[in-house]
Order: sequence, then structure tokens, then C-alpha cells
Amino acid sequence: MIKLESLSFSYGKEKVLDNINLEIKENTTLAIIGPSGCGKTTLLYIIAGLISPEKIEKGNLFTRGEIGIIFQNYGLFPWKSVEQNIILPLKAKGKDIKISKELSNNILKRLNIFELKDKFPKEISGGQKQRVAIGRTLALEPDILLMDEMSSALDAMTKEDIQDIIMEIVTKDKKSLIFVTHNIEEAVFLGQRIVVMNKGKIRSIVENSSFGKKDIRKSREFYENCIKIREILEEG
Ligand SMILES: Nc1ncnc2c1ncn2[C@@H]1O[C@H](COP(=O)(O)OP(=O)(O)OP(=O)(O)O)[C@@H](O)[C@H]1O
Repeated sequence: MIKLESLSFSYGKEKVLDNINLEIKENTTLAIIGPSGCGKTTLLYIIAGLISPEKIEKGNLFTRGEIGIIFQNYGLFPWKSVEQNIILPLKAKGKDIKISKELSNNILKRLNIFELKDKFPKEISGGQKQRVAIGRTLALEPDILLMDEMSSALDAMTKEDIQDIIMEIVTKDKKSLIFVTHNIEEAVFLGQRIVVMNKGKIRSIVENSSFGKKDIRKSREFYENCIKIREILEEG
């Protein structure tokens, strides 16, 4: 569970988050969307604890549960193989190497990249790198997944593959997900609730009626919800 109460944050004199109130319950998903520079990543970093709580200007942040973050640029070590990239954080936590390898094998199979396990990041595609980054975070068995622009660098079909994987993980493993996106379709596909931000404020929180329905991308309801989000974004 995550709760932000009247939270404000500034970089120097620039107010980046202005009186944010938000609650994310266990086993739910939340999309954060809004124009460039409106504070989405800053909000995600505050939730992740990557910005020290002491720097929060005003308000409160409560988090319960292990958080795992997946970065936009994947954050893989170029000199480590796919398998080593997944095992490394486990090693750092002092986990037994045999158990770590087993866990890594299961994750690689689940993400359909087992055959890539001995390759290096430069030898695999963007979509495959994204899967490795997801796998590395999953290995740590977090309760809450945070993702920043998970698919912005990927082509349309690969984007949808990654979104499908995330949907499967979130629903089967009962994890919470908070993700930042510029992509309206992504927000409406993966977000149970969609937060629309502008200039450091939450403009609107939309309950997504199409979330989790089968073959939703082909439905009228999905596109109607996308239009609804687009209109809120355009209102500014
Ligand atoms: N480390 C930093 N130091 C100073 N200002 C920063 C820093 N990081 C971000 N900012 C400023 O804070 C504001 C919000 O940035 P943030 O990255 O949170 O926006 P965003 O909505 O994620 O943008 P984008 O969609 O372009 O990634 C911007 O005006 C940005 O210039």
C-alpha cells in the first residue's frame, strides 16, 4: 500500500509536485500520464525512495511492501550476460547461487528469453533488453512494481508484447503496479486507475472500466476510454 498526503516537492525554486494526494491499494495498478515536464518521473522517484524523504517539502509518504523499479533505459550491465544481470541483485542480497540460478531460469523461461541467457545486452534487441530488465526486478520478488516509460523505445508490436507480459505478471502474481507513460493506449490497457497530471498537480483520476477485460484492445470501450483520457490531456 502506498499513500501520499498533500505532498509537495521542489527542485530549488521550481515547484515540481504541488499538493499530491494519492492512494494505491495492494494488487491494483495505476498509470501516470501527462505532458513532458509535469512531474511524473519525480513522483515515481519519490514513491521509490530514490529521492530522499527528507527532501520532501511538505506532506507525507507512506509505503508498505517491497518496491522494485524498472528503468526506462533498462539499467543492464553491458559486461554481464543476461543470466548474470538477473542473478547479480540476488548475489548482492546474499542469496545462494544455486537457488539464484534456478530462480533466474524460471524467470527467463516465463519471459520467453531462456535461449538468450548467455548473450550480452549489446547482442539482444530492445524488447529483449526490456524483458531482461523486468526479469531482474522480478527476481527480487517485489510486491510493488514501478516502471518509467516501459516501452517508449519499442515498436508498436513489441510494446504490446511487453504490456501483455506486465499484465500477466500483475494479475497472476498479484502485484501492484505504478507506471509512468506518454502513451494513452498503454495507460488504458494497463492502468486500473489513470492519473492525469499537469504542472505538478493531479488534474484527474479516471477509473478505467475496460481494465483487465479479454481482447480489450479490439473493443470500442477501450477506444472510448482512450478518447476520454486524450480529452482530459488536451484540456490541460
Ligand atoms: N534533478 C533535477 N534537478 C532539477 N530539476 C529537475 C531535475 N529533475 C527534473 N527536474 C525538473 O522537474 C520538472 C519535472 O520533471 P520530471 O522528469 O518529473 O517530469 P516528467 O513529467 O517525468 O517529464 P518527461 O515526460 O519529459 O519525462 C521539470 O521541469 C524538470 O526540468
